[in-house]
Amino acid sequence: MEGAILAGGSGRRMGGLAKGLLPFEGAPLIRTIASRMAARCNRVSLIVASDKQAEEFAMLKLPTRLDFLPGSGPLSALHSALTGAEEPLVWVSACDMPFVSPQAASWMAGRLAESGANAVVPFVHGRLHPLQAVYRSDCSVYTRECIDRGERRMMKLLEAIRPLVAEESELKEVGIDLSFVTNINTPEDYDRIVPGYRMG
Ligand SMILES: Nc1nc2c(ncn2[C@@H]2O[C@H](COP(=O)(O)OP(=O)(O)OP(=O)(O)O)[C@@H](O)[C@H]2O)c(=O)[nH]1
Repeated sequence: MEGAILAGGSGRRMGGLAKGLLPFEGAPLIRTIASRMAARCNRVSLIVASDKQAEEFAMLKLPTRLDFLPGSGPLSALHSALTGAEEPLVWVSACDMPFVSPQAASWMAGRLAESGANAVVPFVHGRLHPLQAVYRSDCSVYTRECIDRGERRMMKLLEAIRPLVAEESELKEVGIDLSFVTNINTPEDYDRIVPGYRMG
């Protein structure tokens, strides 16, 4: 399995800050996420929306690729992650999820292998989390189809992929901490996760 971190968002709700560079456990958040992913992945890449972002993240020294259609949202970033993959399975994560879990990813990859599904997407706290999920790299057929139709919505992509859904109860049963889908969107979210770190 390989890892892909989508890091090309604009972070508007965070005041335009690059969320992936927020300090977390003594390192930029993306570094913490990448080292956790490296526990299960032979390679972890970053997918960004512009050369400027690629430069901004260059000090992380991760293989970096551009979106298929730069800046047109996570679906085109996911397409780039899948087409650039060297392995049949891709663990995808947003860059703002501090508690990514190798245990959860392994479990999802195992379910994928057993079931023959195209992808495994967790359904936690009442919603699907397609940016913390495991996909077969050949799901690029579906991402491309959506892009060609001008479709940008991840939920429309999921309708086409028909992933196996990892239910909250199943995840809990195998002892997976549901915080692996927690993400940081606002200064308040960050402050909750890194107490005492007051944003401007
Ligand atoms: N490569 C790439 N990643 C993206 C793009 N849009 C969003 N992402 C990533 O997808 C994840 C979820 O993004 P959101 O939090 O919904 O959007 P955001 O742009 O980061 O933040 P807001 O502007 O506050 O909505 C984050 O890891 C983003 O960096 C894009 O166009 N390209």
